[in-house]
Amino acid sequence: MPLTLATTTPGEPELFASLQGEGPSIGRPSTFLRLSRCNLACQWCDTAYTWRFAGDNRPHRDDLAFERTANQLTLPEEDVAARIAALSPDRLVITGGEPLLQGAALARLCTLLPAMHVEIETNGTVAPHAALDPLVQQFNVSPKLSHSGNAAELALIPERLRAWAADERAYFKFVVADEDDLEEVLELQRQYAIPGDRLFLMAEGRSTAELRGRQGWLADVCLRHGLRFTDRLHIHLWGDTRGT
Ligand SMILES: C[S@@+](CC[C@H](N)C(=O)[O-])C[C@H]1O[C@@H](n2cnc3c(N)ncnc32)[C@H](O)[C@@H]1O
Ligand SMILES: Nc1nc2[nH]cc(C(=O)O)c2c(=O)[nH]1
Ligand code: SF4
Ligand SMILES: [Mg+2]
Repeated sequence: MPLTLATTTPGEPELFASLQGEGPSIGRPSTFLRLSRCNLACQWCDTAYTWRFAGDNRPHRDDLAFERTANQLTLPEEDVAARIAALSPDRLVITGGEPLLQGAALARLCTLLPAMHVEIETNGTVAPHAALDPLVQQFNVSPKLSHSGNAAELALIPERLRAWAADERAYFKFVVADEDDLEEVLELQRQYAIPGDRLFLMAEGRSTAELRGRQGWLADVCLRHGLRFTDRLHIHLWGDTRGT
């Protein structure tokens, strides 16, 4: 079963070396693999080219629709594994789109890799495939609040949140824009007993100006509530650019 990847330009898979820009592994050199397709539709999603294809009229703030064939590429796991091994033998970040939608193919990919640290960026709505789960060292789980524009019952699946909260490998990374979002995060933290040490707040923004506009307030909030703060390093270094 092949993998469906995102592209940087038509025909070029989005598979690249970069510094992990967010969360507990921030600053670590890593190989990134970006998969196509998502089960949610966040209106501020910075990678809408992975899911918002022509004909998908769900709202997005840029109101863009992307051509599917130019933005997707299907490759066998063997090919993807060889490209990853050539880029970096140490750390792999798998993202998307929603990578856990392709769990069986990812499990096969991971069995073909040299021994390396594998972390997965996920919206937290999909259980990891049983064969994939033991091959992953870290899950960076970013549950979606009401400002994402997804229906609440799609964005937050209670049994999944309970499972992530109980999993020591899972770090929560909430995208926050304002005070209302913070109230939702604190309620989820209380409801699912998420330890502050595994809970990051990250400003919503796709530019340094947008991030800086929110980060002063967000830093105070983290101090007040004993939560972790994460920047989006790659935005400052390279902007909102595919393949970085
Ligand atoms: C594009 S998503 C892909 C993985 C998965 N679908 C998810 O949402 O976690 C990667 C990360 O970027 C975050 N993100 C997307 N758009 C953003 C924005 N405009 N501002 C801040 N973070 C954003 C997501 O919340 C997630 O943590
Ligand atoms: N450098 C860099 N770090 C990242 N961490 C999470 C990312 C993502 O899009 O999931 C990401 C990304 O796109 N680039
Ligand atoms: S869940 Fe992730 S990839 Fe999907 S729309 Fe939201 S931010 Fe984008
Ligand atoms: Mg990103």
